[in-house]
Formats: sequence, C-alpha cells, structure tokens
Amino acid sequence: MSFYRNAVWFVKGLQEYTRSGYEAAAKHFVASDLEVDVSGRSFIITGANSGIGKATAVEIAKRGGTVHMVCRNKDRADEARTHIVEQSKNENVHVHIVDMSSPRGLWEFANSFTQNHSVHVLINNAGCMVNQRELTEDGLEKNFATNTLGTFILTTALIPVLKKSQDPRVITVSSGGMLVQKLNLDDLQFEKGTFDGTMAYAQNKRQQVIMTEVWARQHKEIHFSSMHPGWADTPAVQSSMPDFHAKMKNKLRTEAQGADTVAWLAVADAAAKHPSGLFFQDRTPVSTHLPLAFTRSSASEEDELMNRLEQLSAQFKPRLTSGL
Ligand SMILES: NC(=O)c1ccc[n+]([C@@H]2O[C@H](COP(=O)([O-])OP(=O)(O)OC[C@H]3O[C@@H](n4cnc5c(N)ncnc54)[C@H](O)[C@@H]3O)[C@@H](O)[C@H]2O)c1
Repeated sequence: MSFYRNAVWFVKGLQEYTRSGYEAAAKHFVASDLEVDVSGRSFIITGANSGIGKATAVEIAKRGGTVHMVCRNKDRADEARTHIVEQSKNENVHVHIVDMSSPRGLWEFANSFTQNHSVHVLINNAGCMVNQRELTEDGLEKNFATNTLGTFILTTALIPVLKKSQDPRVITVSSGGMLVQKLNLDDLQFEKGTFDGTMAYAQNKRQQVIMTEVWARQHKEIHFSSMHPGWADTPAVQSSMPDFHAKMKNKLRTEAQGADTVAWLAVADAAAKHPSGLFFQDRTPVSTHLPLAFTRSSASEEDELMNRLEQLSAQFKPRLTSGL
C-alpha cells in the first residue's frame, strides 16, 4: 500500500506541485482577490524568518497588516524583519522569540501575547523534517513536538482571543505529503520500528489536517483551513531533502508561489466564503485522500488524537495569570 500511495502521490506532484503546476493553476486565479487593505488586522506567522513564512509576511505587510513573527532565532528573525519592512514599507512588523517545539514556551508566549495584543489571523507555518529521531529537552520527538503538538498548543491557546476578533482565521501550512499517511494513533512519537523522518513528517502533516477539520467543527466563529504550498525551493527542502532538491530544483516553485495560497487564505474575502476546515492547494479546496489509498480515519480516532494532544499539552501548561 505504501508503494502505491507514494507512486500515485509523486505522479500527482509532478503535475500539480511543481512550478508548471502553479502556473497552470494561476491562470484561474482572480487577481482582485488579493487587492485588499488589511490595515488594523493582526497576523501571527510562525517561522516567518524564512521560506514560505517570510514570503507570506511580505505579502501581508504590503497590504498594511500588522505582522507578528514567531521565530526561534533572534538574529535570523531580525534580519528577516528588516527584509520584510524594506519590501513592504510597513514598520508594523514585530519579532517574538519562541521555540515551537517547547510546549511550556508556547503556553507562556500565548499568555503574554494576548495580554497586550489582539490577533485576527494565526498562520501555523513553522515546520521541520528532522531525519534522525531526536528528542527535545522535554523528551518529545522533535518532528511531533514542532509540527503537531506545537501547532495544537499555539492554536488552542489563541482560540479564545481569536473568537473576540472580527473575521478570525487560522491557516495551517500542512503538506501534500500527508496524502501518503493514515492517522496512526499507536505511535505518535515514532518509538516503534525504524525511524523514517519523511514519514514522521507526513504523519504530522496528516494530523494537522485532522486538527483543522476538528477545530472547524468545534469553533464555528473561526475560519480554519489547512493547505499545501506545492513543492517550493526553500531552505527546508534544501537541507532536509537534499536528493529531492537536487533532482527537482529546476521544477520547484519560488517561495512566493508557495506562499500565494497562504496569503490568499489569510486576506481574501473569497477564501472565507468557503466552508471552514478544508484543505487547499492553489486557492482551491482539494481532497485530503488519494483514490483507493485507505487513509481515512474514523471520527472516534480523530477525537482520540485531540484528547491525547490535550492531555499531553496540559502537562506543560504553567499556572498562568490570564487563565488560558
Ligand atoms: N517548501 C516546500 O516545498 C513545502 C512543501 C510542503 C509543505 N511545506 C511546509 O511549509 C512550511 C514552511 O516551510 P518552508 O519550506 O518555507 O521551509 P523553511 O525552512 O524556509 O521554513 C520553516 C520555518 O519554520 C521554522 N521552524 C522550524 N522549527 C521551528 C521551531 N522549533 N520553532 C520555531 N520555528 C521553527 C524555521 O526556523 C523556518 O523559519 C513548513 O510547515 C513545511 O512543512 C513546505
């Protein structure tokens, strides 16, 4: 089954996820969708110092939005901030230093952030593909801690404040790679068998899509989406998938092309007209399953995922003053 899924996925990717796939899809885009002014709206973008996150930050800042960059490394974040301000001529770009793989750090960030700022749109963009099984200082597997638990905690912590905003949205940058994985509740932190970083990543990205669907059902006031940026030439692809990058580099999308649907989901009125909870590719909702791939999970399995994440994240929740 995994050979079938991988083969079908790769053929689909060559047609759709490449630069030529983007160019074909872009012929149907409505240019005026992005002709908006989002001054006064506040956007949190995780991993905004690089790749798709940085390109998204530029697009939002150009349209007047206030950008809150959530990044791990201060020097890299400050450098990216300078670039975003230069490109957009918008000074309302702020840096917050947070490690997405640190549950405690995330709870603390969300608590202090919400005491001083509003948020209209959360963009869960930070992500990693760590190819060896590594643990964080809390003993969590690193891909899981960053991609799944980090996304879960930041979103959960911000949902109450998002609900107080006008037209609140949450966009999670997942990956088409998730199409090869079925939710696996037996081994959330990849303790069993031989570790495969690509499959761990794809499993996390499947979990992000499921979280988005469940949140959309639970929180009707907020518009949730997940998305696939296509195959874009970013530092993550260069460092985590060097063979893929070497073979595909002439076919990869630019960072801006990868960011297009993220920005569209974040600012366009047309995006919010779609139902909440869908998975997008090139401004269009697409299936979250390949044909005959048997990757669907049951509602009870999906609830179980959310319960496990809730329990795990609660272990790291400090006593906080604002009652998050
Ligand atoms: N580039 C692609 O082809 C592609 C395809 C599918 C999905 N994606 C997804 O797009 C998103 C952005 O990736 P990219 O390709 O732009 O790569 P990138 O390396 O340029 O960006 C990833 C960002 O996440 C940040 N990050 C990683 N771990 C973090 C942590 N623990 N704490 C805080 N920040 C952390 C990085 O510092 C970086 O800013 C990721 O979620 C990735 O999975 C990318």
